Amino acid sequence: MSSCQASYTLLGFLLQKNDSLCALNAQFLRDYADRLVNALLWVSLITVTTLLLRRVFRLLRFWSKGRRIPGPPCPSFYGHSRFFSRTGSTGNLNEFLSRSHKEYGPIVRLWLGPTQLLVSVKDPELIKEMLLKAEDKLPLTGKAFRLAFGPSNLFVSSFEKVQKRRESLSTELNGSLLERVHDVSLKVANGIAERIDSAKFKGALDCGSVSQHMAFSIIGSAFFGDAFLVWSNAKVYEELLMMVAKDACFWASYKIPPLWKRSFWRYQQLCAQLKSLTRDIVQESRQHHKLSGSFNQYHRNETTTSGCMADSNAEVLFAKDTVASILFPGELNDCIDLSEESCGNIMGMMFHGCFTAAGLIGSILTRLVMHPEIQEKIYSEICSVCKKSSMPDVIEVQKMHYLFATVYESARLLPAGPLLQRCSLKHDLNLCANIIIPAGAILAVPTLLVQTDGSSWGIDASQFNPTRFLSKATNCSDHNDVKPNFRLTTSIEGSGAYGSPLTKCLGFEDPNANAAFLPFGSGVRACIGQKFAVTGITALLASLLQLYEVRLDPVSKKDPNPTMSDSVLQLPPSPSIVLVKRDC
Ligand code: HEM
Repeated sequence: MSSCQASYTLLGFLLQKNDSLCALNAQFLRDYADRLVNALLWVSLITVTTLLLRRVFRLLRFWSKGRRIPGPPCPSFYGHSRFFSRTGSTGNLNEFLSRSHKEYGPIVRLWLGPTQLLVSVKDPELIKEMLLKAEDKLPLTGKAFRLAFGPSNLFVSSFEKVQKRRESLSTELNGSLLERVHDVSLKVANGIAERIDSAKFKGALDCGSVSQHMAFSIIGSAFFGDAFLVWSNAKVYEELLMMVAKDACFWASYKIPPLWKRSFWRYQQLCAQLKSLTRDIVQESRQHHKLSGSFNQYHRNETTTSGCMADSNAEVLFAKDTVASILFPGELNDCIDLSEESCGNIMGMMFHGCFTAAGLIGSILTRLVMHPEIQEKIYSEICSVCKKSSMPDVIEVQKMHYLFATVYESARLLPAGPLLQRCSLKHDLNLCANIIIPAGAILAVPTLLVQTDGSSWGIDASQFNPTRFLSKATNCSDHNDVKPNFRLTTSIEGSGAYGSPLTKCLGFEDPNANAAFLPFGSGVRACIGQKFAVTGITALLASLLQLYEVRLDPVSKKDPNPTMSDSVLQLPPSPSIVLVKRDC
């Protein structure tokens, strides 16, 4: 190709051999490179400036909107966050919020740093409105779940992403899983009774560990069937799940994953082990159901301390498929494995369900040992409702209003966490009090404060008094006069038999009717496992308390005030309890 021919393209022009043109070419190249670099620099500068300006503009808007919300003045550049990090006990946190609410009203803002705003809402009606409008969870919560359990479409912050899965899961939790949970709880109670009688559980037991074991067994066997009860790795799974969940928030707090830290890689290994165990139990459960003989064998061998066997209907109920197949139909068969997302959902639910249910069972047992007179009333109720020789069936448990009231009262006095947290990621939130909460602010409800507030609960707000949930018609203050004044509307087959006694029965006050009752949250992201958890826990307690009296180990301290450890409210120290067999 001649130089003339080549020169009409840039490449051709640059390839020309002519000496005089060489200098020209070099000059041209330099100019070209200069202009290109300049153009790129300008574009980057404009982009960065625009982004910065947008960020500054958003921050200014955020600050100006935040400043309009009443609250204590900012003590330093870091806001109140230093105060919170020093606040080791719930007492201080609650006291601080309580004082702030008294001084500034039902909505109080606190700066946790220059870009983090926490808005605490205390008035029940405003809380109700806020929990309906603020649809998202904190991004850190979603990140922690993702880090620990992998991708999920249940435990993520954006409501858009969870809405569909929430609906389908809610149908299952309040349908087929709810039908299972009563029988599952009786089996768990049987297992515990057997262990006590075989001296495996002799002497004092740590209330926290026993409660965790009970919660784990109920939820594990409701999800995975009998395979879970005979699974050799159940204990390892329980420990690993709690270990992985405990550190999730810490690792999630890093903006970028700390790949340079060995401990992070060790944590990742634990997460991988947990995932592999989850897949194992799903497959085992599948196999177990296929070999129904093994189920029947286990079921038949199962004798109880009271000499009774669980209802034979249980076999039919248990023969249903595993939670994986129920929740993710078509996804699980012999060759197809669970998707990452389904696996994440199962682990997330196992963690959340076990953790919260364990807290509630622990709280109930602690209250019962501290209030033996209440335990006696519950026992009288069980005896009056249930035949002595058999374990309580679904309908009998539904009649135990005083026991249900005890479960709800324990939940009221010990919510799962000190703050119920939400946020609105995209839009500002307009509360009816003409207060605008900027998008991205952390919205918090101080649950313990709201649930023990005298204006909502009366002068005995901080006292343990289950009768507050009973109307006069069924108030069991006199345990000899337990007359379950109630109307059974449905048969055991229908889900109505499992419906909340609160709505189905006369004389029972529905705790959820009180906007200040928030152990299960409220609004668009409220807990969808409430009925399932309460039904399971009540059935478990009914069958255990029928056989045993729970006593406080004499060396344990009586301290009814909750403290906070790892952002969790606890009754400290977890008391030692003794299960003493009742005379039949
Ligand atoms: C005593 C037991 C339980 C307690 C105290 C409890 C409490 C809560 C609370 C406070 C929330 C957050 C609500 C909010 O932000 O408004 C929640 C959410 C949730 N709960 Fe529970 N829960 C319990 C048991 C369960 C169980 C057994 C399951 C399922 C097996 C379950 C499934 C869920 C799910 C899926 C969410 C997330 C909803 C969402 O993010 O949209 N819960 N629970």
